[in-house]
Amino acid sequence: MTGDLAVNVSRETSERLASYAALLVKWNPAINLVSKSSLADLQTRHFADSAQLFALCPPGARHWADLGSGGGFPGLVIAILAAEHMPDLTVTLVESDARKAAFLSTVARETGIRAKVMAERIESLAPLAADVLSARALASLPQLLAFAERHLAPGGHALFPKGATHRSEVAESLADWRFDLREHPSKTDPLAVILEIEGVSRV
Ligand SMILES: C[S@@+](CC[C@H](N)C(=O)[O-])C[C@H]1O[C@@H](n2cnc3c(N)ncnc32)[C@H](O)[C@@H]1O
Repeated sequence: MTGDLAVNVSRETSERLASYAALLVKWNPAINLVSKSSLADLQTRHFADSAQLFALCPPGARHWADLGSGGGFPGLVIAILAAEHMPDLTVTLVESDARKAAFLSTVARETGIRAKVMAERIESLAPLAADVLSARALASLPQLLAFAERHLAPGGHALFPKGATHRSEVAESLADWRFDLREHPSKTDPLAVILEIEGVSRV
């Protein structure tokens, strides 16, 4: 599992990603980690889509937090890539569904990577002080900005993959929030972008 990941990976990392994919396929019928239709295209729809965020990690980041990790996208892919490329990066995965959180812990254990799984609701967490905050398919941008305000360390970056609605979500957010925005085109979906956001504050 090395094609189109936007990052060069060693054989060990490739084997970890393959083990993760095998566990996902095994657990998916019981706990619906990803849509059944996307299983046929796991590599692009989930692995490459997640790995492109790792390429945007600011150098020197120490703590990456992924909110609403579900089956581990992007957070678990980030943790596996970090084990090879950024071994000092701590990765926290927040997932309130206990069965999905158990899956995340199982993959971390079986692949031998470090990831801190928090089986809690985001709203009940103490501030995470993350250098990088990610969330895919979790909430609208105004809600994500509220999470970013609470959980990013000063100077931290949020990376939010968004689909075709991103322009209207940004416009809606500007009523209540100030932030610096860079838009990165998605490498896996021509209609999608990754919103890189810094300096979040309320209007
Ligand atoms: C649509 S899924 C997306 C999962 C994954 N990020 C992905 O893109 O494949 C959203 C996930 O967020 C979790 N979630 C939703 N609201 C949450 C909350 N308030 N706190 C923690 N997890 C939450 C859900 O249990 C679900 O697994």
